[in-house]
Amino acid sequence: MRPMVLQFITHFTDSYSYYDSACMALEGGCRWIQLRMKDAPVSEVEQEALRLQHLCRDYGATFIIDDHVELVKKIHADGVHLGKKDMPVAEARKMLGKDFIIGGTANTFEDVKMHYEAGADYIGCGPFRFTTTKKNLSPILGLEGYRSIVSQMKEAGIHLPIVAIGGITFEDIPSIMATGVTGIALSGTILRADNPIEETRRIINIEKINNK
Ligand SMILES: Cc1ncc(COP(=O)(O)OP(=O)(O)O)c(N)n1
Ligand SMILES: Cc1ncsc1CCOP(=O)(O)O
Ligand SMILES: [Mg+2]
Repeated sequence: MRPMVLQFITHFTDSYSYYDSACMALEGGCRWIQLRMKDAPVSEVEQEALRLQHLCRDYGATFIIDDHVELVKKIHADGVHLGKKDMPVAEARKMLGKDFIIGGTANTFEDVKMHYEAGADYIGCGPFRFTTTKKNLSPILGLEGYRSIVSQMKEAGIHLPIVAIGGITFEDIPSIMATGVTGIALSGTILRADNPIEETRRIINIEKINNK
């Protein structure tokens, strides 16, 4: 699995389609794209996924899909992201085998441990703060939440990439990275920027500094 500094999560807005949103993140240098189309029929997700998969291949980017394990297997996407209400990670691992990436959502250390034991490859950990991009948010973690989860992981000897998510903006990134997480997953802050391509570049550059 390539190191994940920034994962972009697609979002449909008044200005941009799912595809446009991913194009801009890729053009700005992001090399991890997650197709997230809540409430769309799987046939629509498949159409969009096939287009994005080609685009990600052109950019040499990792391409994962939110929720749809069978679709990931069918089209050979790079992986899937699964939350608490989705297929359990262990079941997805049985279906997909070891060559696909499986991410799991965590809000607590116990969630991290469960996904680790079930064979997840990385954790999407959040929300950092309130966001309108996702409904039914879990409790807000803030910086202290990440510090606590990272420290409990160290104590337990659990080594798994942790990607912080939820309401994160450019200004938040240095302090979030300083808690010991591996990377950041973003949607809204890139899409709300005047120039999402430039905003992605700006973010990639601070993350590089923080990862030296
Ligand atoms: C990187 C990353 N982290 C968390 C999530 C949230 O997944 P989930 O809990 O399944 O919620 P939905 O995205 O399905 O609404 C994610 N998608 N990506
Ligand atoms: C999918 C997801 N899971 C927790 S918060 C979130 C949305 C993140 O998007 P944004 O960066 O717009 O808050
Ligand atoms: Mg989900």
